[in-house]
Amino acid sequence: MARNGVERAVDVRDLSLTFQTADGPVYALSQVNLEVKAGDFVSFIGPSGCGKTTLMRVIADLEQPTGGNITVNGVSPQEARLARAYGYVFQAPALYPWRSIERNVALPLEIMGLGREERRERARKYLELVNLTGFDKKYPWQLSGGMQQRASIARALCFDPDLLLMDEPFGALDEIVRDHLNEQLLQLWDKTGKTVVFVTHSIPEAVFLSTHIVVMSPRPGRIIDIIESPLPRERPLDIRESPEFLEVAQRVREGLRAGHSYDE
Ligand SMILES: Nc1ncnc2c1ncn2[C@@H]1O[C@H](COP(=O)(O)OP(=O)(O)OP(=O)(O)O)[C@@H](O)[C@H]1O
Repeated sequence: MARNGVERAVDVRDLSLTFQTADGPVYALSQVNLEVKAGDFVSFIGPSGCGKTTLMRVIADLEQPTGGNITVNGVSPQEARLARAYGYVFQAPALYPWRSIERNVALPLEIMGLGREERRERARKYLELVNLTGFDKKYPWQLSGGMQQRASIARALCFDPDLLLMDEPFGALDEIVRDHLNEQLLQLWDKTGKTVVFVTHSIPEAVFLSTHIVVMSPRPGRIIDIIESPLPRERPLDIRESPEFLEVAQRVREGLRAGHSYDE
């Protein structure tokens, strides 16, 4: 259960979003219904352009729906944003090159007006959580891509939000680094009890990480299937060879096929 006692971290009802463009309307989301419970790890998977990022941006109050309702932590996305209910991790780490890792991680705290000592203490705490102890004085360019992305996760967590929104955070990394980060992310999720909403193109990544996998159709993005994972919370990488894992991956593939994601 979330700190504020709200059990539903995200509640989406009949949500639609149409972008008005010079070339006419773009129907990005249509009749989306979704419940994310506090503590869940939910992944959105679907073909390119199906609205995964748009749905995430609606949760984050960065896009306004044109129909339906949504609450985040029991309140409107705007109220949730103002209450700093979520941290957002983008595909690129987006760290400032002239700031040390510690000062990048502490940037949201600086904006919040926290004092220098507290900022330093919190930045160190979250750097430890993402296994970057000792790198606080380094600059982004001195870190590998995977380490930079871990620093950006620390930045998203440093003000202790209930919800972590992650938009293809590991999409640009090679598979070996990605495997490692996936394992570390699961450990972090387990340790912190955060609710995670995660966007990915990768079926194995979605199945490995998630308690619930939301399969989306090509535009206008609709939900084809929501799969509750039978896998235990603790997941070593070799769970990917287990029959249960392969069964879930197969169901994701079937959902994508039913939604015509593979048609060209
Ligand atoms: N501001 C905007 N104005 C007009 N169309 C937009 C806007 N933002 C997104 N779109 C369109 O809405 C659709 C959904 O985009 P979105 O980025 O949510 O897809 P996605 O599933 O995240 O794609 P990808 O996996 O490639 O990142 C796309 O067709 C996109 O071109």
